[in-house]
Amino acid sequence: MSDDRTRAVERVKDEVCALHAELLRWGLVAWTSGNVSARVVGADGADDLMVIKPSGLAYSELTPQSMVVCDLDGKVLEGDLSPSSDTAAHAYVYRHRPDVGGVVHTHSPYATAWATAGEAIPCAITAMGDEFGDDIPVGPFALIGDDSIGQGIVATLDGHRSPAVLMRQHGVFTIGKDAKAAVKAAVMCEDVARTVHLARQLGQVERLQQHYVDRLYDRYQNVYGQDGAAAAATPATTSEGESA
Ligand SMILES: O=C(CO)[C@@H](O)[C@@H](O)COP(=O)(O)O
Repeated sequence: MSDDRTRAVERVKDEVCALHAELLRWGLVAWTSGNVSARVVGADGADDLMVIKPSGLAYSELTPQSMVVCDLDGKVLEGDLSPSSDTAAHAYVYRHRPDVGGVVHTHSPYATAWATAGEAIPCAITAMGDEFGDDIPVGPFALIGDDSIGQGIVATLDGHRSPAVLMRQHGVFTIGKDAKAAVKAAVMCEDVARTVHLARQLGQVERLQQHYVDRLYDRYQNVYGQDGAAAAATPATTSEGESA
């Protein structure tokens, strides 16, 4: 492995290990459940790799050195520990979704309750329009350990704006351009799952009209926050450099 590749893998190990602490911090996992992985993009024609959590280790025991490096068929290339039991699922997503840089799995309680009921979370609040741009869909029940879960994730999210899928009677899988984005999606998925559940205890919950959802999603994805605000504040200029 080239020195650059080695440095990239070590950096991603640090990132993936640190992101597991976020699953605990936001109450998304219990005991050893849940896992985070990230893609390491191959350079100069090298194949992409993935870094994933070792299976069954307590979160308090996770270190960057304990992270496992696999190829995108799930074969272990580096690491002394067995990779997550969801390695096949994560690898399948990376093979079939080249745009995805990070995958997260949780058993967060409210979202997993919706998954257990087999019901999509309706896009009923602005925060769902912002982050998901639609309902959060339900994927099929699938056993662990082969491509079944990965197939369910990819098929359910195909053509869908949501970065989260509720795998029926199992839990949450999220994707992102990188592992941090996938963790954010998992945090927001649990947040909105709880809010919409509570709203339904108070009365009728209506889905937002799609044109509002589209506008919320566009604002949040393209304008919200510092980068977006800076871009919005920068007057557009014509090709001649004049203010548009
Ligand atoms: O739900 C499952 C498998 O999908 C759990 O076993 C999973 O959350 C944790 O497994 P790992 O410790 O990552 O092997």
